[in-house]
Amino acid sequence: MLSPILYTRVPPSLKVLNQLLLPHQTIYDTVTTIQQGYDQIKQMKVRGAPAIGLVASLSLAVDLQLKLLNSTEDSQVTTIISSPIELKAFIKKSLDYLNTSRPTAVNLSLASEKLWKITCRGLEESLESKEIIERLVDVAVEMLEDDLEDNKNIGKFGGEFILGKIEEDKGETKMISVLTHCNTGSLATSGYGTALGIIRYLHSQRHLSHAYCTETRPYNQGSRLTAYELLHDQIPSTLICDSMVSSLLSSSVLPHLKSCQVITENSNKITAIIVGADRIARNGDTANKIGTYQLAVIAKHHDVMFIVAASFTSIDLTIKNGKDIVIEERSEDEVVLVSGASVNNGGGFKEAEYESGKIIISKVRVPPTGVKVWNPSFDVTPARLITAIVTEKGVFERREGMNEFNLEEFC
Ligand SMILES: CSC[C@@H](O)[C@@H](O)C(=O)COP(=O)(O)O
Repeated sequence: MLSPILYTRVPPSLKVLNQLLLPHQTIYDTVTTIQQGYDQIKQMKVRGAPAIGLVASLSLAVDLQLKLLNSTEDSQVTTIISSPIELKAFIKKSLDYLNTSRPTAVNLSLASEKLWKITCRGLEESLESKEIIERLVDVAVEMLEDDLEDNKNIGKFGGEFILGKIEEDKGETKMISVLTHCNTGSLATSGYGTALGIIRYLHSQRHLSHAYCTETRPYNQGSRLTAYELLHDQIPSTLICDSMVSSLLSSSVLPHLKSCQVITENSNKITAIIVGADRIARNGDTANKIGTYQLAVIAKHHDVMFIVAASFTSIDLTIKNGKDIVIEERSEDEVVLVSGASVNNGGGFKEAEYESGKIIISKVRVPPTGVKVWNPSFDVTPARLITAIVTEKGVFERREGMNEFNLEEFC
């Protein structure tokens, strides 16, 4: 499994996989300050709702740990470290700043709320700065470890739920095909993944015939990251463009089965579309990567299950419905420029050069300059199009005939 975040407590060290270079280069950036943590998130070197919350927390942790170690060398740092009041003010400023890096995912604000509460409690208990920092580090590390555990549970609950909904294949093992969008795998989390965690589980239990992933324009998290993760982990998969989903769902023979002699009924249809979530409102409306909503509409038309997989904390009970979710709009560059790798030989792509790392990652412009562009990074899928929301606490299935979930009753 790929690891997007490498953290060690002693000596304090945080390394973040630069996802902008994937799948062509595997380079970890060292993060020692809050500013660097912010930049990693803002520039989408790390992305995915859980991963950005974790990098924000760990960048604060490592920044404070290093301040503690170097407190005698810099007078400003000495002030922060020697006075818990100054430390509190510094943490407040840092968390507010980190929070502005990406607004839609709830994970970031939740993580910072948690760290803020620990800080305030530390002051109430008259702890020294060193002790407050130790507690913050404990919490940041705990979040990293819990996320992995939660993802494994999401994978199991979601996988079993889907399998439980389908008929036996005349005594054969159930083999199913699914489709996913964006990247919700190890790269978007501390490891394993949410929606991709379900796919991983199905594969590990030998119930996965095939996983299809969409390119996920404009930023291609599907073709750059999910396709790479699935290949890396040897999960049978095929990449399609976002515009091919309806054709896939109405195919008489799914592409991966075209040369097969024996085709079972379950493997030859898309049983479920499985996606992640950045924020889920109280009624189940779900903000996720742009394009998710249209997949849900297509799923409904084809009578395919539409599953949302996310950690329980992605449910934001303070938000009544999707209308209140702030949707991040990003630079038009993400739409007009396409990023990819080439080799500097003026000709084709030579595998040897590629493998030796002699590649250039560059961007090319597709549409004419001057064209108007709109780039919302997320959309909101109405609850009525969602079959079930899977979290580490279990599966919330939308009741027959109901247009909404009442997620409050599970909390
Ligand atoms: C497990 S991650 C769920 C979502 O965060 C994911 O599907 C997604 O939308 C990621 O978006 P990104 O803009 O790449 O951060």
